[in-house]
Amino acid sequence: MAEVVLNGISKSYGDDVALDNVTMTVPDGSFVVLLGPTGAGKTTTLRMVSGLDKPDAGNVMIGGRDTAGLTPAQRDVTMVFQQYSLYPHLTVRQNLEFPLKSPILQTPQAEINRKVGEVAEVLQISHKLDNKATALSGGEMQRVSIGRALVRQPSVYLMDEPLSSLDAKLRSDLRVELKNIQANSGATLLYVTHDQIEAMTMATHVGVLDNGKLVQFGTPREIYEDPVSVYAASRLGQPRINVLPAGVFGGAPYNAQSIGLRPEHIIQGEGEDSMVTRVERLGDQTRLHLVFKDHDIITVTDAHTNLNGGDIVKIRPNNPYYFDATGARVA
Ligand SMILES: Nc1ncnc2c1ncn2[C@@H]1O[C@H](COP(=O)(O)OP(=O)(O)OP(=O)(O)O)[C@@H](O)[C@H]1O
Repeated sequence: MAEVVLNGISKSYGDDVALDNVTMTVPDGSFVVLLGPTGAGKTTTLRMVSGLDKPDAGNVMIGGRDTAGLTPAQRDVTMVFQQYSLYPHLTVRQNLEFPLKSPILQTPQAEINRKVGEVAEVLQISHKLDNKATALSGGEMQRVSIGRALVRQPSVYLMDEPLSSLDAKLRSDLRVELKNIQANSGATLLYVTHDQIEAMTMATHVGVLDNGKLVQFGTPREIYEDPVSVYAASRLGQPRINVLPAGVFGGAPYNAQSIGLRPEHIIQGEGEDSMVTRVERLGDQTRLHLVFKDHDIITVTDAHTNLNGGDIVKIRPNNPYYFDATGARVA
């Protein structure tokens, strides 16, 4: 396994700046999740590491080796795409065996059988091993393509929203499995997702990309508890952080333009009146929708709450965040 270092990577497609001077270290054995909305540069980052595409400036080091000019195979990286890529005329077993059958690896058949069996079990596709790849559902095909990556032990796994096509139950099973595989094998993973639960549960580190710039890199807790900007703060947390004009509760720093309130920053039962517009019971969380001085706020409350729409609840902020006019955190 290996550390990956991106040094000042920039990449444009025509006038479109996909990456702007990104410097980031993916530590050996870490699970790094890249977060950001569509177009932030997440996939482009993976393509730079994989060697599928070349940076305009900067370099990528894998395991201390400059990768300039190296093919994806020479870099010893394995990539899993959002959309499955299988050999349709082969069975599931043959698809899974394929990466191990390379003449360079010379893997003994018994070892191939063991590895394929193990991966099929983890991905819950053992019963489909002899099916043609075309006779699978979309979610099954995606599991096989993840499996094709997992049978190998490359220096680095690169995964681009590999779970996004799966149903909720399978997604949560595979979150746990991928995390276990990474933790037990010491693999280095660079992983792209829109799904903040994946980021919070699997990542050892999160990189937040904004318009091709890496704006924060840290543990999921650091990004959640100590965001550098309103943009970074908005990437994690459900319900999303509430952003209101800074002075709405009084006591804001002079340079603050907005106040950011996560549910834990809102004390209920003290302070000023707000009105309940809706109580939303999600099972694992009960959300309270409030209107405070014409501003909507969503927070969480006790599962056994007796509150209803139209009720009045007092609220006050407790250690909120403040951001300046550019969105940068000032307190
Ligand atoms: N092959 C390409 N040709 C032209 N423009 C591209 C190409 N690849 C990426 N871009 C542009 O570069 C920017 C970053 O794209 P990228 O795919 O890295 O974003 P992303 O964060 O992965 O988004 P998504 O979540 O939608 O996959 C976008 O503006 C995109 O339109």
